[in-house]
Amino acid sequence: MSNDAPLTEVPAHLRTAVDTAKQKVADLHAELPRWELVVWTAGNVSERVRNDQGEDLLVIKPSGVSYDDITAEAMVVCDLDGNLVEGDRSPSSDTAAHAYVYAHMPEVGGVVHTHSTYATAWAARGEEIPCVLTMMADEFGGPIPVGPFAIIGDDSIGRGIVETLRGSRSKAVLMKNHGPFTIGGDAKGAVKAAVLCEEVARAVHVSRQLGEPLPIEQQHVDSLYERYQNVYGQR
Ligand SMILES: O=C(CO)[C@@H](O)[C@H](O)COP(=O)(O)O
Repeated sequence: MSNDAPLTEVPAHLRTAVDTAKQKVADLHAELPRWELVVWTAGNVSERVRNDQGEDLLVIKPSGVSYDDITAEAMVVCDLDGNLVEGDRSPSSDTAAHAYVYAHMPEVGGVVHTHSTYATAWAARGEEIPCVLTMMADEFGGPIPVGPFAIIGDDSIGRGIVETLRGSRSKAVLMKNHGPFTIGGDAKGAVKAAVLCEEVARAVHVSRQLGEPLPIEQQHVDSLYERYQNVYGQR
């Protein structure tokens, strides 16, 4: 956390990067209803803007704004203490959580929070999603863990996300009685993790209606994860 006075405007050398992030994060919010991860306004996406001349910033949606009305111009910019730096609307009510993750996990470039149905159902039970699908090994490198119950309004949710994911390969955490938070190298990676988190939550739930899903041996989880993270797709 910075000891300097909070920024009151975006530094000139970050203007282009912030504007690019605003457009990207605005566009990515359309993915939340597209993949049926949200109802109403119950989800948010942010991206870190790295600053080699001081504290990083984050770009996030304004609180309670319909996804139909989310534009690059509507996005707000905050510092990693959650203070508003630019924007004429209140930032997401989860800004403190996003900011805490960025402040304590420097490798994270994007954060997403949703209340997607199946992942949230697992969160309501406080049970981790076991690694019984190759897609889980690919994207999460193991089970999707559960984070502690935490009330919105301070950094307790962010603290719970960090204490759960730090040292884990998982890009998703099911905050108990609340819902999933996901991380990524950028906002698109965090959105992808949110989409796949909901997919495996649903598939494993359906599997359990048929019987007990079969675990994957750790050696196979490790090899699947390494392949997917380092070989899969276009390089
Ligand atoms: O879980 C909550 C509220 O309890 C939030 O995640 C909202 O569902 C989304 O809030 P905004 O981003 O619109 O402020």
